[in-house]
Amino acid sequence: MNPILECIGLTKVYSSNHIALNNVNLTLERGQIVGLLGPNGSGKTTLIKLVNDILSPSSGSVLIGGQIPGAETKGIVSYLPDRFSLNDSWQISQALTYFEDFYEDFQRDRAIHMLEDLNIDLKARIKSLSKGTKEKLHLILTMSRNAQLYVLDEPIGGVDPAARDYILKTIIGNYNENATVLLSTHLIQDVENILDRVLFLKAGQIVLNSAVDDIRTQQGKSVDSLFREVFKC
Ligand SMILES: Nc1ncnc2c1ncn2[C@@H]1O[C@H](COP(=O)(O)OP(=O)(O)OP(=O)(O)O)[C@@H](O)[C@H]1O
Repeated sequence: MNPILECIGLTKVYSSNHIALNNVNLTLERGQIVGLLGPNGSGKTTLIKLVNDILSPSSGSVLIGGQIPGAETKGIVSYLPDRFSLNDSWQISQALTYFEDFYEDFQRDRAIHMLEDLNIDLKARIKSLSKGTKEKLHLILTMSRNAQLYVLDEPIGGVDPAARDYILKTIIGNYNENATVLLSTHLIQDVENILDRVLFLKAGQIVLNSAVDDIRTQQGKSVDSLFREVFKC
């Protein structure tokens, strides 16, 4: 099967002349959970926005299942942005209907099951939810699609440690074995047990692309310890 994601010489220069991504070459195969890790300003969100057609490359290209990001790829990529984008005045059930109307692969039953597990009331208005509960809702909506690629920008940043475990289990339990999850986070210790592979981004370049097992067996380190070494201030 063709790779789910390819970046070829991918470069993004913002209008301020800041080079946020510098000649990134990357191939991600299907069927894995990949951590996109790097310090503040290293280019994680820029890469994610390029994959989701929110930004255009300055040079180079991104291919998703062989296609340039656009209307077609939105049907196979489920994206959790770093900012909440649902209409605040909706009830949660309306958000479900919106997703159902918009995405053919949305599984309403799956979303309802997860919302019940977290005691989130379908009739609640989105504006009445705490920030963390809004994040849980958004992640549930994102993971309730049968996508080929899930792209999650900081999925657990705002939720309490107890809910993080549930959310990570939700991520593992809701993608099929041929799908890929690409997630960015600073909470490396919390996520490293679910990751198959990690990418370290430093100043817009990939400085490490490794299977997590290889880091443990060949370097005898956790991903968190290696990250602290590589990015020591
Ligand atoms: N719209 C923009 N215009 C100019 N520069 C930008 C813009 N967006 C991001 N940048 C710069 O590009 C670099 C990469 O930003 P990006 O948001 O991709 O980093 P990040 O790794 O996601 O950071 P964080 O971990 O803090 O979220 C930063 O130096 C940032 O200041």
